[in-house]
This record gives sequence, structure tokens and C-alpha cells, in this order.
Amino acid sequence: QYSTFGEGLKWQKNQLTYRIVNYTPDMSQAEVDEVIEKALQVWARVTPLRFTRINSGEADIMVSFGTGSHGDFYPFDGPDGTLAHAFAPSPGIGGDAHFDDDEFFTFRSTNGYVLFLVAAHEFGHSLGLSHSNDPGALMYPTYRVSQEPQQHGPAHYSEEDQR
Ligand SMILES: CNC(=O)[C@@H](NC(=O)[C@H](CC(C)C)CN(O)C=O)C(C)(C)C
Ligand SMILES: [Ca+2]
Ligand SMILES: [Zn+2]
Ligand SMILES: [Zn+2]
Repeated sequence: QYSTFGEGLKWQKNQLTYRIVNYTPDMSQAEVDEVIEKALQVWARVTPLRFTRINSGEADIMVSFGTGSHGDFYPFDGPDGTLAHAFAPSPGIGGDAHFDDDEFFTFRSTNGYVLFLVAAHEFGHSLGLSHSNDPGALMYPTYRVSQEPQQHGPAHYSEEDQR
């Protein structure tokens, strides 16, 4: 039967494949590879799911970057607004994660959208999760930097900030 709260579609297997179909110019390919791998590991730690990368053919989770109309019925909207979307488990487009390349994605710094946070959210959908209303949750519908990555050195930090 179809359950409503986040338990909708699930993969019928624990071994899943993923493929990085193309890359954003915002960072190096090695950085994108690392970010995607780390974002999938977030879920591998809390589920029996295991992810294997393939570099050709049809993977369960096809990861791609696109702008505007990019081949499905959900065209992106330019800079800001929607950052990405992903499809719940099913054959074909199910599981796929698309990232809006009109955004500026960053590897570590927060002057842009941290790709790791966006990807971890999207892969939640790829596994069948829906949104959470807990603002601290990964599946919260609005992008927020969960914990400020250590930014050392900005001159404006005053003395008491360091305490
Ligand atoms: C900065 N812009 C936002 O916060 C936008 N939210 C997103 O782009 C979601 C992805 C984030 C949470 C990584 C879309 N989503 O749910 C995909 O699965 C809006 C809240 C404006 C829609
Ligand atoms: Ca956008
Ligand atoms: Zn799409
Ligand atoms: Zn979402």
C-alpha cells in the first residue's frame, strides 16, 4: 500500500550504482567526485545501502548539472530559487539528481552553495525520503548551512568573538 510520510517508494535492493554524467565548472572534477561520494556516504552510514560508481551506461542514480530546461518536465529557474531536484526510486529517471548550474556551487567555502549540503539533501530524495519540518534536518526544504565551516582569519572578527 502507499504510505504518505516519507516511506513512499523504496529501492528493492541495497546495492545501488551512481554515475556522474557531467560536471559543473564551479570546482574541479576531483572535488565534485569527492563531494558526491561523501554525500552518498552520509546515507550509507544510516541505511543498509551501498553505492558503486560507474562511468558509462545507466546507473540507478544519474548525477548531472543543467540549467533552465534540461530534459525533464522541471526546468530550472536561473540563479537562486531552486538549487536542485531529485526523483524518488523508480526505473529510469527515478533516483536521478539534477543540480542547477546557474548556481555557484562551492567545495568548502560558504560564498556560494556548498555542494555537499545540496547533494546530501538530493540523495535523500533519491532514496525515497521526503521533506522534514525540522529546520536542523538535512531534508529541510530550505538551503541552510548547517554548521558554519571553520572560517579562519577574517579581519573583522573582534576580540570577544574569539572567546
Ligand atoms: C536557496 N534556495 C532554496 O533554499 C530553495 N530550496 C531548494 O532549492 C531545495 C534544495 C535545497 C534544500 C538544497 C529544493 N529541493 O527541495 C530539492 O530537493 C527554495 C526554498 C527557495 C525552494
Ligand atoms: Ca536556480
Ligand atoms: Zn531535472
Ligand atoms: Zn528537497
